[in-house]
Amino acid sequence: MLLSGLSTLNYRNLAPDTLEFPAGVTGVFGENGAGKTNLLEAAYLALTGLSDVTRLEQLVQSGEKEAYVRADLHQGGSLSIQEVGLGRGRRQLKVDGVRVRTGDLPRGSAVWIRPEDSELVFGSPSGRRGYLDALLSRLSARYAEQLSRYDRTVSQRNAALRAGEDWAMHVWDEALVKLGTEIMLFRRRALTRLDDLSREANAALGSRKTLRLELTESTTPETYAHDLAARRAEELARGATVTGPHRDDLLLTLGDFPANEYASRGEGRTVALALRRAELELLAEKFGERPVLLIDDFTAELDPGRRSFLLDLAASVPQAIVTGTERAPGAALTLRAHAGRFTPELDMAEVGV
Ligand SMILES: Nc1ncnc2c1ncn2[C@@H]1O[C@H](COP(=O)(O)OP(=O)(O)OP(=O)(O)O)[C@@H](O)[C@H]1O
Repeated sequence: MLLSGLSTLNYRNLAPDTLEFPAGVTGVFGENGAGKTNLLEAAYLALTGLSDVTRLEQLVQSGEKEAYVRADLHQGGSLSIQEVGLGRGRRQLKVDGVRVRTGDLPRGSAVWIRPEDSELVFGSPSGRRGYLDALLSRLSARYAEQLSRYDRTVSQRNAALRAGEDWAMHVWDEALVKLGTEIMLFRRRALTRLDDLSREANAALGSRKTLRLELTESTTPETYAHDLAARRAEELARGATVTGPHRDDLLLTLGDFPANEYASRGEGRTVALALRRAELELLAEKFGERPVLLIDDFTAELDPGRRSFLLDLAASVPQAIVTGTERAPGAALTLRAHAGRFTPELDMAEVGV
């Protein structure tokens, strides 16, 4: 995949502009607050339609009502124009001028690596579940659909529990078991490959401890209906569904211990990078093309092994955009970021200085 152009209008602190990106590595460097992360965030949004902000308004430049990003994406030998319009609480997506839904955008188009990925290891189970669900939703439109149906069913069932509607529970349970079982089975299948790829990546990062990925499940496909019935009284008392894949965790074991409790900060960072590389490999396997790689702040990576892993990874894909407070070595294009603007820097060797 290649992102040949990115246009932004009223996006966070970015000045309205259209940037062209070559194949290979584009390095974006500049001072803190220059807009480097915002550029990658805009690229990720335009490529995938995805954003993890809690309110879409955050993406709109303060003082403005609407924002717009556009990606010119080359995949499978053809060019498509992907546009995202953002307004108060809504996002509108178009591909080649036609309105589409998020799931209709190419699902393997980008992977974004950020310093805050360590939260995947040390943060809450919901963050790890979010990583898994986001990845599986990109691998399978069916998974995305069933997951959102399942989440809606949990909310509706919770409302019925709070209203004490014991008589209606068998209807909700039936829907929940059907959707939840499909989700659990899909997760189990995908985890086998994700586990292999993450372990390989963790070893490639120089870790001497073996990484293992497992699901900790609050129930199983075989026992779901029974487990729901067994906890009915407790769920009615709490007014919440406590059994099902929305309560599962992705257990990361490093060596003999859970990484979230025992890993050092550096080991945790290595595990997070391994998870992202596994994501990249899985998407490439599924869609037959390597995603555009967005690496935010490679200079935050102080460990030389992890830093060169990041730069090698950037060099291994058809295209990567790598930000930092220093220039990324070996870049095909270097952009200097300042106050939301990005200016090409001449290669001093090329101009004979
Ligand atoms: N909606 C918005 N409107 C205007 N400015 C915004 C908006 N959202 C964020 N900003 C500003 O964008 C600026 C740039 O942020 P960004 O995170 O992209 O910087 P950065 O270059 O990645 O910096 P660092 O090197 O510290 O990570 C911040 O100063 C922030 O206040």
